[in-house]
Amino acid sequence: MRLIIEENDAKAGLWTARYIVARIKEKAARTDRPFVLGLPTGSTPVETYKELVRLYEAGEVSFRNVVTFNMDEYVGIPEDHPESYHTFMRKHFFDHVDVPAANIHILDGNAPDLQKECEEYERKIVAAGGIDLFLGGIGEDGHIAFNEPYSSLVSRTRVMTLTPETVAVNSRFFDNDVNKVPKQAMSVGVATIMDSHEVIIQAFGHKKARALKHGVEGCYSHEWTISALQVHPAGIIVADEAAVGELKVSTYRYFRELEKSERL
Ligand SMILES: N[C@@H]1[C@@H](O)[C@H](O)[C@@H](COP(=O)(O)O)O[C@@H]1O
Repeated sequence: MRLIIEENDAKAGLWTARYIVARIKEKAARTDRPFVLGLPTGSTPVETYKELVRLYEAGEVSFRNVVTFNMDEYVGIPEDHPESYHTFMRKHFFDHVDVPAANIHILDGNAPDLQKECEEYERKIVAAGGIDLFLGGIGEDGHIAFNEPYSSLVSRTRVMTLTPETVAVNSRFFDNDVNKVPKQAMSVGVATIMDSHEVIIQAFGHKKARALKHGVEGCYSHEWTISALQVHPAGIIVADEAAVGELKVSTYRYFRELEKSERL
């Protein structure tokens, strides 16, 4: 695992966007096959999307040959609801870049058969050749996508019941009213994310520090689903200084030194 520590979320967003662009270009240089990108929502990736849009507008990258799969979506709210993940993605990314509509995949939280929708999603990922790079964030309880604590670490795309903690945290997007927050979501599984060739998880702010500590220093455990990254061959955590605030000094120094030597 690599742990990239940047001064703040804006710099971490730049690092991540540039890494993604480099990967897209690298694949384009060796094959015509599309780059398959897994994408998150939330406040965490906003800076990364901003930089990806900026790099696109500057002519540094095209998303024409990029296929995307979003991690999750709420169940039962209209697709055009201001807080749906469909709306989020249009607003922050898809409306501003050249990714073809046919290449975009987001789970349908209103599908007549949710289970079938989940199974088809997994099939579509396989048909696309698997995910090259999955970008994600973490919840304060260490969840990745909507894989709440005690989710199976070999889980696949499915319907999840959100914990009261996640409902409370996400109520900030629903007029601070927990009753307005959907209680279920569809989410790629931990194994769906871990099957990707590369995984980048971003964590910003002190509210993520406990989750990050468990993810980096804790045991591989379904209690903190972020810990699954420990067994991924190419996992990267991109954090700001606040999010690494609970790590041991020795852990912090080790990862810092490691990055210095990687750059040599
Ligand atoms: N399902 C999403 C996660 O994918 C996201 O990582 C998390 C953190 O959100 P934020 O980035 O706003 O802190 O929120 C939700 O629960």
